[in-house]
Amino acid sequence: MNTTIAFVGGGHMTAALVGGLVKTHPAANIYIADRNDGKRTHLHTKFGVTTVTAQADLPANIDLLVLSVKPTDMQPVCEQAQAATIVSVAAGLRLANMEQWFSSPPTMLVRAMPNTPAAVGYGMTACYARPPATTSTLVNSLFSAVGDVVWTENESLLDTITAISGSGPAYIYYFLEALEEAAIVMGIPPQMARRLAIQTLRGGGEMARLTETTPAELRHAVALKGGVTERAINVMEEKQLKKIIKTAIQSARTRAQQIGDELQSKDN
Ligand SMILES: NC(=O)C1=CN([C@@H]2O[C@H](COP(=O)(O)OP(=O)(O)OC[C@H]3O[C@@H](n4cnc5c(N)ncnc54)[C@H](OP(=O)(O)O)[C@@H]3O)[C@@H](O)[C@H]2O)C=CC1
Ligand SMILES: O=C(O)[C@@H]1CCC=N1
Repeated sequence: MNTTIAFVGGGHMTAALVGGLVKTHPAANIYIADRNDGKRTHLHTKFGVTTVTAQADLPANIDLLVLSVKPTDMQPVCEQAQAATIVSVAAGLRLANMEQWFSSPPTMLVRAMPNTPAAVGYGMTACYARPPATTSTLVNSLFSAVGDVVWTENESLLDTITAISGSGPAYIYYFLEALEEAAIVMGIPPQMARRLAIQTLRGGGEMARLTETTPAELRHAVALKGGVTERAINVMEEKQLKKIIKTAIQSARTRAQQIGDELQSKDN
């Protein structure tokens, strides 16, 4: 991509996107506005991108503006935003809401839900565009440079997707913590415990991706009847771990919807 991209907000999500992006995109064409000195210094030192304190200091001729501040910080950012193509990565915030805040409305407005593994090129991003049912090649190339991209014509699905793949890395890390802690408690040295846990998760994910076999079939191929793994799965089933995970994800989805409702009611 030889386009000029600017980010407002230089936090976790921007750092992840930029970290993935600089592998293929010239750092000289990436600008980040963040109000924290420490974050600006970190981003500039680590990735070689240009950082500025205020949104108003971003160059005027950017091709793509990514708004990456907390949903509750979005209104003043939208009021100042100026670019033909604007992407919001804010959880819950609906485009109809944002549209009321622009003093200079973009030609193409996209709501995206990326995730932090974008930092290592394994991101997953879902996008919804206004006007509805359109897609943006520019936005698609941004997110496909850092992983996989899907487009939906149904904005409300983005709240569910937020709870699945937006939040999903945190669930994976939580499981990783549990695997590692179990190993350590049972006497495995910490460094080895981490290595066993990470490579197992990586291998399981990669195998699920590369084969036509369903996750349930892959599980049955490991959990042999009367064997070792079956004991662990039985405990998980007894404790209804799947149900707990589904309830947790529904609760995350509800929070995304609530954020959207709260920002909408503030506007009416
Ligand atoms: N973290 C994640 O895994 C994901 C996050 N998202 C979304 O991405 C967005 C950003 O999240 P994340 O990066 O985690 O949040 P962070 O809080 O880490 O980063 C936001 C940054 O923007 C700064 N900021 C806010 N307003 C302005 C402004 N007007 N001008 C300059 N800087 C500003 C904040 O400063 P200060 O700290 O002083 O407020 C902060 O440094 C959120 O809307 C979130 O919903 C989406 C997918 C995944
Ligand atoms: O937890 C959050 O609000 C953000 C959105 C998805 C992942 N992190």
